[in-house]
Amino acid sequence: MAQYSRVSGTVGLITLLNPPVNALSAAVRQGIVDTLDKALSDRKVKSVVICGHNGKFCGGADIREFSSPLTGPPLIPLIQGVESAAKPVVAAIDGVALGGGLELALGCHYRIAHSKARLGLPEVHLGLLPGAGGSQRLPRLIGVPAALDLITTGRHVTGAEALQLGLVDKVTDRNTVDEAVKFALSVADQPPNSRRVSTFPCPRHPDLDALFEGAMQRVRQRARGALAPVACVQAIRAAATLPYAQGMERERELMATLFTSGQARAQQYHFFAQRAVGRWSMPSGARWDTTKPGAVHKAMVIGLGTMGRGISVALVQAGVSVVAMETNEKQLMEAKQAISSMLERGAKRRGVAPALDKIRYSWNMEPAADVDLVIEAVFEDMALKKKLFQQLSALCKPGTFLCSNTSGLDVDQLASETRHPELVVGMHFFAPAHVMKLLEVVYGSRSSPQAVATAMELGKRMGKVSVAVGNCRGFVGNRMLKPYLEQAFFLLEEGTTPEFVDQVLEEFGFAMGVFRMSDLSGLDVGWRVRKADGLLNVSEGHSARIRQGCRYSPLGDLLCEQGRFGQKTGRGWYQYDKPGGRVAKPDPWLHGFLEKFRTQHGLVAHRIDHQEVLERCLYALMNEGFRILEDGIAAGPEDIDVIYVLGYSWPPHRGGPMFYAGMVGLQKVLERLEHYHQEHPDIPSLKPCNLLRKLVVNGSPPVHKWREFLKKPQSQL
Ligand SMILES: CC/C=C\C=C\CC(=O)SCCNC(=O)CCNC(=O)[C@H](O)C(C)(C)COP(=O)(O)OP(=O)(O)OC[C@H]1O[C@@H](n2cnc3c(N)ncnc32)[C@H](O)[C@@H]1OP(=O)(O)O
Repeated sequence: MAQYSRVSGTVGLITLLNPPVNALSAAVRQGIVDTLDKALSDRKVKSVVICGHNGKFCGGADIREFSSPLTGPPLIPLIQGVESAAKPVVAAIDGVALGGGLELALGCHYRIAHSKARLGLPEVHLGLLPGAGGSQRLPRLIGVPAALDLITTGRHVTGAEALQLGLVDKVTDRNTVDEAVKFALSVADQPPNSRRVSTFPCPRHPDLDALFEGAMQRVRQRARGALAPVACVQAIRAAATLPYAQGMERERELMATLFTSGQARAQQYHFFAQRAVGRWSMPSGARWDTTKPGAVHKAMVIGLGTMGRGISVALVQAGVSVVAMETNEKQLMEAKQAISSMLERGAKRRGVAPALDKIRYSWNMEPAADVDLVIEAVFEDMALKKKLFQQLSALCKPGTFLCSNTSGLDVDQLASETRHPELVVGMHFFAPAHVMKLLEVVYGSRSSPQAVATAMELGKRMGKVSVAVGNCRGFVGNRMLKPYLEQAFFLLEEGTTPEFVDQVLEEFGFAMGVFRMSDLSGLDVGWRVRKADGLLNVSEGHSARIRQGCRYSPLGDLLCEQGRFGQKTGRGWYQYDKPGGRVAKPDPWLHGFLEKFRTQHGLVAHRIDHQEVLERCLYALMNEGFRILEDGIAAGPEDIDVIYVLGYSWPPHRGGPMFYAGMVGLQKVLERLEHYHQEHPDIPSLKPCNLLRKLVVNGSPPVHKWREFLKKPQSQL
């Protein structure tokens, strides 16, 4: 709804009211129509201010209403009504003006914003475009290049940046509504005819063709296969080349296509999934809303390799005092330099001073006695980590939370080395840790709810989306990665090439195919883990392609034995112009090596098509996801999907692997897995999991109903 009052004698004040972000629900839109009518027909009212309740202008269309038929007044004519009002209308922008909220403000004749308000058209992240005139008004107001940037990236700008762009008329650090009312009084006698953005000509640009070509190339590269960014560019092109009415018609057509596309549904699912994972629960019944996190003012980070450095930066930027520790003095100095410059760069980007005084460095563990939380980020070696946890347990003050950044080792084993296992949790960051949005918070069988709440809350303070998951080998993300990688290796053995597998996966929407990604992260990482797991030993009398009773591909190990560790050595699944080179080129040596391998093992290469690559890689990964749900390691499909989109570059317009399984159809996923398992009975990861069968037997319910079919995980406390 919207509230109405008359203030300062002659200003009609309309307040949007729909907590928490005053989204434009049917009731709010009706409220605007009614109150605007009141203001325009009241002869005492000379100008109008539109603001939002509780310091938030408007978070845009109410996304919750997207899945049901439209009720209430549509937004386009509503904004048209605001713009064509005969009395000046001023938007008072506090907090946020996003999506439809900013489009409403663009329909107003003046915009006054708080300097810290956030403005943007983020529809592209929901698989849409600014479809209430935003794609037509914004370029007219701020020019085509700036509009292309804002609309195709969906980025928010502050009030201060908005002023520079010409998006708002004035910024203030005082009470925005008071300032807007004063402003409305000052323009009360000025007819708003010249202030209607839809009547502005689009600012000229010397080479529109080149501008749009470049923009199209960029969006296609950034989000392969995503429809929305492409449609955004097309809509802005219409604004730049057509009269307003025709541009609006083009915007409407493009929006209609997007709105009914599966991609928009997937991205909206992802939006709500990111928020749903914050409402975590544990098998004990402990929950997010009944558990108080511990206070973390001071933290220690142990091990200052790439991960430890990123974690230290993320903590400092979240306002936590950090002691960063590394035993090797030379490495400590290098880390100090790297961390300082990361903090300086970050501060420059955010327009603040770098908080260099929030971090100090140590080459010994003594400062651990005085911190609230420790994050260990040393080498992925269980013996080393166990020793560290023993030492920490003896050194730290009572109640200090002990966290490990392990990417897959057993959190229970680490906890068992301490006097207070309830204080131990995994905090699995993703590289680079100060940039990547995902944090897996891993609870062991003895982790206390408070330890989980503390790690979840700390993740949030660092700007991360934290997902609570149970303890198992690889947790959620890396556990699912294993069958995916395995299929890719098997496909090479059976006849395909790294280039073809990568091409298929990149066309699907991954930023990088599996082999390019392995080359980037280093082939030796997995090799070391397989070595520690005893997988490199061939049993007497057995084929090298069988290990621990299952089919195994030694291809990765053989490359490592040749010193081919990926980009860092200049050779891996691809060749690079030099060690550390970035541009992957097909390597004839590798193709010869694959042929030799096949001959040695009596394998006859056969033609593997696009469908088989995609299905075997992705369905094996999804199948493991169903197993994870069955085991209670993830509480729901949303947790898995958020982990994959934010941590493993799963394309957001495909929702996440579990959502995608639903899009493909669970019946089809089951049938194809059965087919591939029949062809390869020695690959257990292709055997359809019971939960998948159960869902299919129950009519393949939509993803939001899957939780009803999950066994309640047993309490381990
Ligand atoms: C013809 C077609 C016409 C018009 C089309 C218009 C297109 C649009 O306007 S699409 C919507 C565009 N807006 C957005 O994308 C903004 C989305 N929201 C956000 O980015 C953030 O929520 C935020 C507004 C910046 C606030 O962030 P934060 O303070 O971190 O809180 P959150 O936890 O994210 O959100 C709190 C709570 O609000 C719900 N919510 C937020 N925005 C919307 C929305 N637009 N519609 C419905 N609900 C919204 C969010 O889900 C949270 O709910 P919980 O139940 O508490 O999880």
